[in-house]
Amino acid sequence: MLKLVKYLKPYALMILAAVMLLLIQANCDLALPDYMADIVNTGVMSGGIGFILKTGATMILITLIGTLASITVGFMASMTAAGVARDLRKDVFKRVAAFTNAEFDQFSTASLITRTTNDITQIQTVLAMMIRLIFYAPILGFGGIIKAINSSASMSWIIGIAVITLLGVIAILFSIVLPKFKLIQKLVDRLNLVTRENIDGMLVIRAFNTQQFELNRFDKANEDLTQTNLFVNRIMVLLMPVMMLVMNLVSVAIVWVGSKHVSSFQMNIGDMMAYMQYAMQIIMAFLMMSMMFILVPRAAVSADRVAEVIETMPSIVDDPNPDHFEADFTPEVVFKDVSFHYPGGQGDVLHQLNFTAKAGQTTAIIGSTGSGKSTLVNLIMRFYDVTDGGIYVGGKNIKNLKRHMLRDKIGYVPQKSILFSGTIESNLKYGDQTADIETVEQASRIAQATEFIETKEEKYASTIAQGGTNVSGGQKQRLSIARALVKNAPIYIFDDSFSALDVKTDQKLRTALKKETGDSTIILVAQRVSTIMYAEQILVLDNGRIVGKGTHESLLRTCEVYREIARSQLSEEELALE
Ligand SMILES: Nc1ncnc2c1ncn2[C@@H]1O[C@H](COP(=O)(O)OP(=O)(O)OP(=O)(O)O)[C@@H](O)[C@H]1O
Repeated sequence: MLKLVKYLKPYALMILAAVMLLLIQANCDLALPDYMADIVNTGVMSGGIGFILKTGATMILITLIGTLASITVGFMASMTAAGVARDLRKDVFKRVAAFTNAEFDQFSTASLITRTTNDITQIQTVLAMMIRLIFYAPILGFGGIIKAINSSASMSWIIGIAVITLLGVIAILFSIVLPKFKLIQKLVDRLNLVTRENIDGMLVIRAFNTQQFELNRFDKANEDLTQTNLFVNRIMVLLMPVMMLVMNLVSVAIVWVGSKHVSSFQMNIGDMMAYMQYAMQIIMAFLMMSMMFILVPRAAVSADRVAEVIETMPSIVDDPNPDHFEADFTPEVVFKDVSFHYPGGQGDVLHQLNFTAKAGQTTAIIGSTGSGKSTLVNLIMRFYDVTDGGIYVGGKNIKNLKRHMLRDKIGYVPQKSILFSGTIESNLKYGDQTADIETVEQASRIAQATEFIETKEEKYASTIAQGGTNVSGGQKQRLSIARALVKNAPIYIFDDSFSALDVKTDQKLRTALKKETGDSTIILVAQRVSTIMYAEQILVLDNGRIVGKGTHESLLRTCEVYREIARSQLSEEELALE
């Protein structure tokens, strides 16, 4: 919680002004019983209506000042809390945007969403309340005690017993409720996770008829959260009747003891009434303080969860003195003894890789599922850093380059095509907002996307729904390929990006690509031999090792793994032709 105190700094002046106003409000509240005592003791007893009216008017004025102060403080507290929440959200978002895949693996997406929304809202609510109570309650409580002792020290034991009783009750409730706060946030995470999975996987759920199973799973998460919330609220609800009971008992005790003092002329009636009000103020103050002690730990749980995100440094940070690409940069990609294991993973998934992807050539990577193809290309993007060896682009070790600078040189098409809500044009211009329509059209032509874009009524202005759900898998792939081509980058990485294309389109696309990309380095991951057989260099990956390197023809002769793959996909005639 303390880690987030720095977020209050920009609002220090506002908080100071609020504290001043709270002092005024507390003093106004503490002054009123004195005036009331005066009205009773002096005004009522002596029948001086003028005195009563004058004192009454003063009381109204004091009340107005107190109310005004209270409203202004409320306004300032809300502004400060909303501002802190906004700053926190911004910082969490900025940090999450800087996370590498390793940190995303560490926090679940659902938890990151809860932390950015629900947890920050908790902090905001409690902060607004704290600003209003943290100074007001102690001033009111201790001011009330001093005033009460001054007015009648002999009745202090009544207030003492009341405060001790209240604190005791609050301490018991507090110890029961506190452990549940952490649990509640975890249950919110769980509910988010189940909801997300259900919405994302709705088609699979329907296809497998598992609606009831998912409903039960959701119900369980929902019910767990409801029960825990109910438990906490039931306990907290006890506080009010206990407080009312204590207050009423205190009133009775004061009247009981006070009336004896009044009848023995040790105390005025007005003083007894003022004493009663002080007692109420003291009890209220202690109650407010206790509420804070209950709410603060709840916000502290949320604050810790938010701070955890903000304080998690991305595992990949740019070199403060980065290297730069030469002006006559050759877009060659070189792997030197590269090994890699996932953070927390068991053992290397890539072993001692050595190869050069030359400029103007296509380097294709083929291998069974899980052999490490995506991992290999993700290392070039620096989504993860190599654990051993080095990757060189244009002669520079990519660890010494700024990631922004490196990625600027790469047109990347991920294995899973992701489009953003907007239009076809906004998606294609995603990597280069300044691209003109000719470039966009040219890229679409190479990616074989023109055909379906042209059939659409609004062509490039056609809407793309969230997640690209209103285009087919193959169309989505073609659009992501075109998006990468619009960047006009010296290096292209296609991670299994042709898998949803039919063989004919796949071939047309590769031919156009070869013609248009000229001197660019192309790194192409594929499952289909027909997609890669014309590549200048083919790497055969098996269990994270390069077991074959060469052209299609040479590999057919020398590499058993490649021969197996080719045999399983090509006809005898096609193989014999080679
Ligand atoms: N985030 C991760 N954390 C831990 N291990 C991972 C992670 N991602 C992948 N792996 C493991 O690394 C190995 C290589 O995975 P990778 O995705 O690179 O294979 P691939 O050859 O691209 O497979 P496919 O053809 O199915 O896409 C696999 O054994 C996989 O289980």
